[in-house]
Amino acid sequence: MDVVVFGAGSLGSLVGGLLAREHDVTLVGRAAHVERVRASGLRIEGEVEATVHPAARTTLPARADLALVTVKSFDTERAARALARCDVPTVLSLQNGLDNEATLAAHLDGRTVLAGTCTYGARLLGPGRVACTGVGEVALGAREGGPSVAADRTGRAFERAGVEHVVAEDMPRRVWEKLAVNAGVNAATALARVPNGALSDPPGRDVAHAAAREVAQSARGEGIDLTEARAVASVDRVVRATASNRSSMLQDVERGTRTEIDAINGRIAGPDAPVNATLAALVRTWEDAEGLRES
Ligand SMILES: NC(=O)C1=CN([C@@H]2O[C@H](COP(=O)(O)OP(=O)(O)OC[C@H]3O[C@@H](n4cnc5c(N)ncnc54)[C@H](OP(=O)(O)O)[C@@H]3O)[C@@H](O)[C@H]2O)C=CC1
Ligand SMILES: CC(C)(CO)C(=O)C(=O)O
Repeated sequence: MDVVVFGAGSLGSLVGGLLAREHDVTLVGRAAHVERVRASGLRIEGEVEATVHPAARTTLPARADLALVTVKSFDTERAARALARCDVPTVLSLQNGLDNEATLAAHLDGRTVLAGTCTYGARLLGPGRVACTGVGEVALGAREGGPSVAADRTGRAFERAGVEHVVAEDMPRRVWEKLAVNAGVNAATALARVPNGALSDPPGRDVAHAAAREVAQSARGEGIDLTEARAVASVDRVVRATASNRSSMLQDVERGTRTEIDAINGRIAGPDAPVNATLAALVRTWEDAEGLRES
């Protein structure tokens, strides 16, 4: 299969690199990374060790069988516009946050846009080098739920490359459940400057639980079967499993780069979700002060 990865940063380089063990993969990323991958391949380190030789470019190729979207959520619209000019029948988002698939679908008439969630951990170490910080699983399927021929075909491609995955018929619920975890963990850890494990006990745990409960309430308002108990249990499970991790939002804040707050807490912030509204307002205040938000 010809696979193009749009946004070859941490996650795109890892998943693209794993797929390159079996498929013809093209990584689309920034110049320094692209040049190094072209010159000496992509080194995967950590929980998976491999050196692979995908193609690499700074712009999309003319065609592919499958596109993975792994830009940050604030770049999804730009990715969608670029993908509209690429002849690719199936597009799979592995991003966190809500609405990435809808944004892609709005620009990609006639293509199949699949929803995905990913619990692999990835960190770009430098040009040509990516760390697998945790072997997880990709869940993928129809963005509106139910069966999907394109999802089955994509699942078989992941299978052949040895990427842990599940083809799921309940992607809307899974995307919301992942949102509950990110809403509970990311902003709280970024604002308090603590690793995920600091949310195991009060008062951090209370904030994380309250944010996750609001996500579950909002999900049910949109017809998604996600209970508050399940959302809270997911937060606790991830906090335990990733206790020493610094969340992606904390890493963004420490690096001084824009966060995905709009697609996570910001997506449900409102009078019925005051905890998420507060978390979103504080992170946006920091982004404004740092001049990171577009006008
Ligand atoms: N990292 C992880 O372990 C996980 C990440 N995710 C999700 O996956 C998504 C990606 O995360 P992550 O990989 O960490 O983010 P990164 O910022 O590391 O990767 C995104 C990459 O895409 C690049 N990019 C953006 N626009 C373009 C463009 N037009 N052309 C070429 N390259 C472009 C960015 O470059 P630049 O920065 O210069 O704009 C960056 O290198 C997020 O939604 C995240 O929440 C989900 C699960 C795990
Ligand atoms: C699961 C979690 C919270 C792990 O840190 C994550 O997805 C993130 O940091 O963005």
